Amino acid sequence: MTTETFYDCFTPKSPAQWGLATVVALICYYVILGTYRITLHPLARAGIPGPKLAAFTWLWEFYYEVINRKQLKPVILREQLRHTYGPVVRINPDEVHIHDKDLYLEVFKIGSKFIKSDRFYMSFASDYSVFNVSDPHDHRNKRGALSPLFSQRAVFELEDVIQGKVEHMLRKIAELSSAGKNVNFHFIFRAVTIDIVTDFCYAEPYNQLDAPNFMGRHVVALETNAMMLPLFKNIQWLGGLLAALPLGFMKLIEPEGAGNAEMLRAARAHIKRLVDDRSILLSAKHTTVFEKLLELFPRPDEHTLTYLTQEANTLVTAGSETTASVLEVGLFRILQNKSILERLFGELKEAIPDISSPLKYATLKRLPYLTACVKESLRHTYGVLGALPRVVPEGGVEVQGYKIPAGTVIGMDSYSLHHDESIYPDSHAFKPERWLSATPDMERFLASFSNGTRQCIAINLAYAELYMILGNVVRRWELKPYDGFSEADFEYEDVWLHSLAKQSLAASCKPRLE
Ligand code: HEM
Repeated sequence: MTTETFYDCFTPKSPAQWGLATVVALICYYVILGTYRITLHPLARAGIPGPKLAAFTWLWEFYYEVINRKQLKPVILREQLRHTYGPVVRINPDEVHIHDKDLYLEVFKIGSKFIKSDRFYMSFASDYSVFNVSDPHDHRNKRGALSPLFSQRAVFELEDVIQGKVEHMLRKIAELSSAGKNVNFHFIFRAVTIDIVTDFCYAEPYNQLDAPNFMGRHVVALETNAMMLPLFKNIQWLGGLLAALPLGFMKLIEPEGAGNAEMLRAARAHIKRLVDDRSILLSAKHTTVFEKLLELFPRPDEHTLTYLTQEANTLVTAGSETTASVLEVGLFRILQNKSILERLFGELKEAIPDISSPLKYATLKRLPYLTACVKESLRHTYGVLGALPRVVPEGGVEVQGYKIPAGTVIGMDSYSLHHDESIYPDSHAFKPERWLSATPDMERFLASFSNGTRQCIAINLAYAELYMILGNVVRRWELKPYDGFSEADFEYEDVWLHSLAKQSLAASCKPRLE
């Protein structure tokens, strides 16, 4: 056989043969790549244990996080892997999941060198926002500009805004109560938290409390977006692509609402209007985020407008679903246990004997049992369920006898800390009492807001909302969960965020007379 005829045999001659050749070449490529990952990859050489298939291909994680997550929650899967392989587990070709309290304190400290992983954070399609940027210098500048707005003092000055929205919510509850209808707390808590944060951002709330059944388009978009997070996390460019597509097309794919794309569009339109007409911001009785940001960027160019849009969207999404989840889970855990409810109501009544007087944040903040209920609710909702991925800095890190090389992504989650029985005994039980004699470790490892340089910027605002909303609802209303309320109502979905599966937590509300 001549050389020419030899090559001839291997040259595809028709489109079908070209197709087959491409498939074979791709399979060979992935087999070679996978073999490298489980043999010569730095994590293989470091001897990090874990399922071989997880190290071989990203599809393993995709399967568990996107396809199978309802059957086995990713957070529970990680617990199972920990029991099988130990506290350091390779969960995909490039990432190691770790449960180690000392390392947690190192990674999530002020000035930590472990920066956010771009690969993961780009999935939110808001690369420039303070939440998503990884570069420490960029982050410092952006956070520095926003931080004064979220200080303890600033939040006290914002109390009237929160109080106004809480009263709006109470009026809505009263309307439903006098019509003999139950109140769906899943949606009303989302509506009130969105209204607070949008009033704070733009001086113009989205008024989701006035929407039918509290399911305005922003509430729905927020929920849709939450459900899409596992897909976006695994196909990181998808969120950005969908956000760029025409909204009408998006709605064909997702009729309920276009999630993040819709929220980004709304934020952009809002900011453009504020750029053209500052009078709304200037006439507000309270400080707003955009009054400050537009002082820094009075005539934003296209790029700055994109940054501002992403910042607004991040504040609205990060600031509503999280707070609402804590309130929802907390309130119904309290209602589930009569003695907790009576003790909390008793404390509130003693502190605010006149039911018609407003519940001041400064008063509520000092109440030990309400504080205990808020902290236990935070512990039970975890902040976010998913791991917070960080990149190992130069020099690598040693943990539990393994040397993890620089550049590796490591993830740690609050779930494993919040259910560490040596810190929180009987950890699955809702026991506010445990916080009345809290140990230093209980405070240190309550990780719902994360810790260190990338801790939640709005921790003061979030606490104010939690105290004021929970305090007002329990002080003013006698609540009875809907018929059929059971433990099954607390079944949640792990979509990186903690999201209750049923969205049906409703209660009848009777006004308290004293
Ligand atoms: C109970 C309510 C809240 C919880 C549990 C919570 C939880 C968290 C967590 C765990 C992080 C770190 C995320 C990560 O590292 O990837 C975070 C960051 C952040 N949160 Fe919150 N959050 C809450 C309320 C809010 C509110 C009300 C806002 C805004 C109005 C907000 C805005 C942000 C921002 C901007 C960041 C990024 C901070 C940075 O990287 O410097 N959060 N939050």
